[in-house]
Amino acid sequence: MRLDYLSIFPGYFDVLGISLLGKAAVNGLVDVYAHDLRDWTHDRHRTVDDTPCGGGAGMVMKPDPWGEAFDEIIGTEPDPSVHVVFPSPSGEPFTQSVAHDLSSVERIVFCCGRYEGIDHRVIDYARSMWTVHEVSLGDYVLNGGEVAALAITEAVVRLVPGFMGNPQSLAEESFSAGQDGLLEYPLFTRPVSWRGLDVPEVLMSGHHGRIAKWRRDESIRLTRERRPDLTDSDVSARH
Ligand SMILES: NC(=O)c1ccno1
Repeated sequence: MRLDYLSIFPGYFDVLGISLLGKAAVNGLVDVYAHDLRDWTHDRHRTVDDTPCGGGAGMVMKPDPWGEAFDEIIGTEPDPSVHVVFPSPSGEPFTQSVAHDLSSVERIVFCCGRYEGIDHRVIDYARSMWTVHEVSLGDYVLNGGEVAALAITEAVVRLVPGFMGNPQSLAEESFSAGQDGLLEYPLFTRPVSWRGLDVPEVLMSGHHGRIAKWRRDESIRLTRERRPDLTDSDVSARH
């Protein structure tokens, strides 16, 4: 998998050389390239923004640098196998399902907006050429797309076959298919008693059936309490 990041702050992506992502890069699972959008400007000030047409506060990212960067980094021919991600508070929700879909693609280009955002024609052009995902991490606004791109990267790359040491751990996580899309149950390890707080007895019973039921019950309870939007009558009825 090749990952490209287009940003006026490419240094954000230096962190990808650390921890698991660094290992993936070393193993050849993932190739990471960060690009400074200002390298595709031609004026002394390396300008990437301008005032919004129609008025309004703030500045908008000009389309020209993006177009020239696309030409050089991706190419000038349409290719739907290239996935272009625009992190944006006005995007569709980024979910574990989207992460799974992206974990099987060969190439992802992250376009990190700043200021008030990117001239919309950049997104329209990208849609005419590649497979575009305008995605939001949640209902809040960041100063730019870089932090969201890092979060999306981690969620996607950890699902790439060969990345996680124990792929079974993926099956039991929140939102995974093995959990019916429910939240993960509470986790415990030794010591059995800690500051007057004990591990639930059932988890020390060695009775696998009872343990599995407790975990399922906890997942349903937590999901009902915290994310009623994720529970449906089927799940509740199945339990
Ligand atoms: N909510 C988001 O994903 C986001 C991306 C950029 N700013 O906010």
